[in-house]
Amino acid sequence: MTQYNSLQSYKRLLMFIKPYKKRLVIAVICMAFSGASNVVVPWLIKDVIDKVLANKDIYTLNLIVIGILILFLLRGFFYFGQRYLMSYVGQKIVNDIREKLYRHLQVLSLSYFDRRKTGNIMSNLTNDVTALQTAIAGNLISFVQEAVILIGSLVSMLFLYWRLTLLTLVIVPLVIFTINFFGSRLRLAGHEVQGKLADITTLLEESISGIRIIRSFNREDYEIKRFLVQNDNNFWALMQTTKLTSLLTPFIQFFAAIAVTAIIWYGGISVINGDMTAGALIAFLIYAINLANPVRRISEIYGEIQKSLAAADRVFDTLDTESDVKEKNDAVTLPFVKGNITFHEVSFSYDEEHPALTHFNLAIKPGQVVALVGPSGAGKSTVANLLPRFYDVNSGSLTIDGTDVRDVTFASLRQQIGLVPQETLLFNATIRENILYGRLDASEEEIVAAAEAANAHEFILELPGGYDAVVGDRGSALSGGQRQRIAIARAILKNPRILILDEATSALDTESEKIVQAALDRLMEGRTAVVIAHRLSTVRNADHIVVIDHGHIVEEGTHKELLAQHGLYANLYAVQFKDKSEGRNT
Ligand SMILES: Nc1ncnc2c1ncn2[C@@H]1O[C@H](COP(=O)(O)OP(=O)(O)OP(=O)(O)O)[C@@H](O)[C@H]1O
Repeated sequence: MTQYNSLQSYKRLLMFIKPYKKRLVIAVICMAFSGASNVVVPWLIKDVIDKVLANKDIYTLNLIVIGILILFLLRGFFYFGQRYLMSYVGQKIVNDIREKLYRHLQVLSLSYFDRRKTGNIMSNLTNDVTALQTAIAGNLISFVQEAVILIGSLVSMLFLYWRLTLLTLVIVPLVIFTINFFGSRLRLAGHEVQGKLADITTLLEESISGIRIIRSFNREDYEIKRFLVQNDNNFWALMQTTKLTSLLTPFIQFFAAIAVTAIIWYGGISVINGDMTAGALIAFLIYAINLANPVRRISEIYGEIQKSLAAADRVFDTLDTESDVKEKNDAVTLPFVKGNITFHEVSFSYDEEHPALTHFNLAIKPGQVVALVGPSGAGKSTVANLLPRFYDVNSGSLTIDGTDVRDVTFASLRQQIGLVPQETLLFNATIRENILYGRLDASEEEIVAAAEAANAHEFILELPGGYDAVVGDRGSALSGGQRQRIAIARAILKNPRILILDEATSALDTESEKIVQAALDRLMEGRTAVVIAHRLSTVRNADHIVVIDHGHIVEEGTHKELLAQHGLYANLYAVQFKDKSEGRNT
């Protein structure tokens, strides 16, 4: 079992408090006052019994009664201040942590996302951060407040009768041992709960985004069963923490009862022997009962905090994950490039076991359209992934205009590379906002010009709302071809020197493909382009065709040259041509 260090995690959480120190200090002052008012009341009661009642002193009685009223009025004021300020600090810290986490996710390399399920990452930002909120915002307030009452009561008891206080304190080691015993178990149980919650979020994310597949395979019942298992797992993980917290409280209460019994017994004897006044014993008992409450609450809060620290561990794990692809400290800005791309002896694998590219050499001249073809899994997309540094080469080098891509800033590199993938992600926003994603400061004229060049202007005008039409979740309100044309308009607006078209037309039917291809041809004019395509008919006109198999270049040349070689390309072409003539356009 993993061991977690509570103190370290809490210290790390407390580091986030720094910017809010002032507010926290005021909040703690308010707490001290509000807690102190609790401690003063038994003293007043002692005086009522021992002085006022014994001496029949109405004047002091009136003073004490007015004093109690004023005390409670002040207490209300401080209570408000403390709750408001502590909540403010707590929520702010949680907000800051969430922001830090989100910023960190934006810089983590793609390999991080490859290794994790989307739902799991989402759960980190939602469920885990929410659990943290409970730890900091809710429990920290109560913890400090109860601690003030606890210490105040103890000090008063020492003043009242120190011997009796020491007797009461005998239970302290018992309480500490029990809290520790349950605490470590609660922390592990908390990890289990957060893990199961992440499983549910992952399953939800998968089943919502895959709803079409589920319906088409009639797998609703299967999915429900899968969900029920996860839901049940979560339930039992939660019950485990409930069992622990529910056991902890009776233990602590029993220890408190032992203390109160000891006070009544020893205190009773002391009053009978004349070592203590009756008022002092009553005040002492009120303190002891007062004390039991914070002890119980603190043990409860401790349990809660342990559970929340489990969530903190998960958040910190993510924050501590370093990106595999990092910008150098002395990275330079890649100047406006011509588009000379050179892969020199590049080897790369996603998982260190199965090489995706080995000793890959390729030189692309500015303005050239180079097509990458080959069987599925050959390594074509990998070539495209290395260019914008989604991943870094394991060995060899990749240069643009002679500069290694690892020596330049991400922004200046990616600014000059445009990517049109097979399935474009559109955001649930207007067409205009989606096109603007290519260059945020583009003018209306530039947006329209880009849409026109992408063969998208006409269909956009036909949509209700035109450029203000909302495209739906992931662009669901548009057809595949329309989505690709928006993606092309985006790329045109970005105006990159280098283009990567990764199967940009393979999800489209022939009719739609023609329109998109025309837009792509326009987009490629004057730029260096790397085109990945399964349909060889779409790459016939490329300046240079590179055939990749098992991470190596096996053939290269023009369409004609490759056909004449009667190799893999000629084979692939023959198979596709045969399929087409049989009416099975692949
Ligand atoms: N994110 C990833 N994590 C692990 N392995 C991967 C990842 N992406 C690709 N691979 C593996 O790397 C190899 C090359 O994949 P790549 O996607 O480059 O092939 P491809 O030629 O583009 O295939 P396709 O035409 O089917 O898209 C394959 O064996 C694939 O399984």
